[in-house]
Amino acid sequence: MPFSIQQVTKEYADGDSVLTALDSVSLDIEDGEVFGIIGRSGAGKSTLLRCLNLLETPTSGRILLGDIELTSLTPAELRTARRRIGVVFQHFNLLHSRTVEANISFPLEVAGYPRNQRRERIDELVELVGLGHRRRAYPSQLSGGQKQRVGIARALAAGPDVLLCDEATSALDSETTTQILDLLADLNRRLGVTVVLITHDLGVVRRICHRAALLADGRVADVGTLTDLVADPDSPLGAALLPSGPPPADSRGIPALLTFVDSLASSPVLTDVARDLDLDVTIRSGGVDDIGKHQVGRLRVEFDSRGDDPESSGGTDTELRTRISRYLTGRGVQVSFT
Ligand SMILES: Nc1ncnc2c1ncn2[C@@H]1O[C@H](COP(=O)(O)OP(=O)(O)OP(=O)(O)O)[C@@H](O)[C@H]1O
Repeated sequence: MPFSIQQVTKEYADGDSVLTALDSVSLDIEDGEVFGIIGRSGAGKSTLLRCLNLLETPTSGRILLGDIELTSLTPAELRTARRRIGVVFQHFNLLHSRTVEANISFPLEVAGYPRNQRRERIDELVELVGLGHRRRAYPSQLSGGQKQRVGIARALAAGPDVLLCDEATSALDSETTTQILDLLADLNRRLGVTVVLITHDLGVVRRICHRAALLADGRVADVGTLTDLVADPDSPLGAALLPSGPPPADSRGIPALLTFVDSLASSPVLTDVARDLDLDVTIRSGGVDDIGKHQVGRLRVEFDSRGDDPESSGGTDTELRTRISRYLTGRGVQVSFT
């Protein structure tokens, strides 16, 4: 189910002044996608999460889950609508006196599931998160990763349309983080549930998100598919996802930032441009990585005319830049001269 955040502003009283935690945030999260919301501490992530499940009421703006405008519901309607949004917490928030299956049962009891249907649903959920063998264990007997699996099963219990994950892997080591992220990606594929991940960790976004937004000072500073972000030389989130390093201080030739999706995987573009335009190409920094099914890259390079005389080697710097730009753009590589 699509999740639409429309010009959401949240203000808090701060002594005599007003603190704007969210400033007209608009995001359209599509049905069935894994969407990451990333930002530094204080950017407004937790505030946005609390607004998304209406634990806090935005000062202004609308939040729609499919056709339902959450921001206009009565408290009773909201309680029902909230079942469509499962929340996975950083610190798991399990009931310590209950076993794994009793923890998963809890939201079903609250939602008024009949006892005989509950059993079947719990069986399904423990298998789904790979905890069939630990169903009678208590939280204190589980590892962090297992606790989070319970948290995920509990969030999924009532069959939500959206799974909101609040720093869901921040308390886990890197190997367990990978396993939990892979589980979330798998659940997204198998159940079609829309996943929204709130995180400060770029690794989380790189591993499973289809699209992501950068939140900075309560505003959306950048948003897009991961491949579009990385291929955009002006994207701050793209630069953070795949750092290219600063421009070199000691550049001899024409420095440029190349960004691309798949273009270098299918053909030797850099060799071709060097040969066809009679240039030396030096890679100074940057990287190539796999994001989703794509090979994406950001490289800082220098182009040098092979001839000493610019006129004999194909014209002035400006003309050469134009030729390089035309050549590479035609091969699907974005070029910006820095
Ligand atoms: N209940 C509140 N009352 C007053 N100010 C608040 C409240 N909640 C958040 N803020 C302020 O709103 C801004 C955004 O905070 P928020 O907790 O949403 O950021 P965050 O990105 O989640 O940070 P972190 O990653 O550290 O949790 C901060 O300046 C914070 O001090």
